[in-house]
Amino acid sequence: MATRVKICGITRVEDARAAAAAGADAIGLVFYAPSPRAVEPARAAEIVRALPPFVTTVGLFVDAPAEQVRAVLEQVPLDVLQFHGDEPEPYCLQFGRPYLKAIRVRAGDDLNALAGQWPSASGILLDSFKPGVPGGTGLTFDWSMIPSERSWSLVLAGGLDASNVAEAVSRVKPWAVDVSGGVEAAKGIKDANKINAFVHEVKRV
Ligand SMILES: O=C(O)c1ccccc1NCC(=O)[C@H](O)[C@H](O)COP(=O)(O)O
Repeated sequence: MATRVKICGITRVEDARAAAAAGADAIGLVFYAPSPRAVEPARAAEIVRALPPFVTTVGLFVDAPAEQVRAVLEQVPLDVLQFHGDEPEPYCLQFGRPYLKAIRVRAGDDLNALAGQWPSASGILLDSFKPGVPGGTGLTFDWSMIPSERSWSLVLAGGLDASNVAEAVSRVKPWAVDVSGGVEAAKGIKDANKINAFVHEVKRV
């Protein structure tokens, strides 16, 4: 089964096009103002319009007021929402869109039990826990904590890059992998060569 690839934290049209050209399946747009990868809705709409067909667009929010999510959805044609904070299932469901729920993994977590709190999610994104940092940490976590028997679709994130993603895919067998810092030249600025290398490593496993 081919592992899907999401390139997260896109802030520029050229980076979105580079991700699509490399064979990425999805791009992520961060609607969380404190992030160095945050984009304004108008810019996000421009990025989405510049994409070729069949690339999924994912909008990322962190404990945003529901009105803010709705306002973004009115301006930006997003396919999927990604909730990276403490959003409970009823909050995630209210927008009528497929969604990913991010869980930041801590030592001792029972990941099947945690994932079970969002049975309506299209996928569960597992990311590294760093106090005070909701995402984009650039840190890996202990992949041995991930159960091999899962009833949910796993999106693996956290500190992935071209040097470790093949090992991650063969060990964990996620539905998809998600990367941000590992394909950047600087925060929010992607490097097309790193994107190409990352996608190549995923697809060769
Ligand atoms: O990228 C951010 O700045 C960010 C801020 C707040 C919540 C989530 C954020 N990013 C999410 C992602 O880019 C990825 O889903 C994931 O965290 C992987 O990031 P990285 O470890 O840099 O590959």
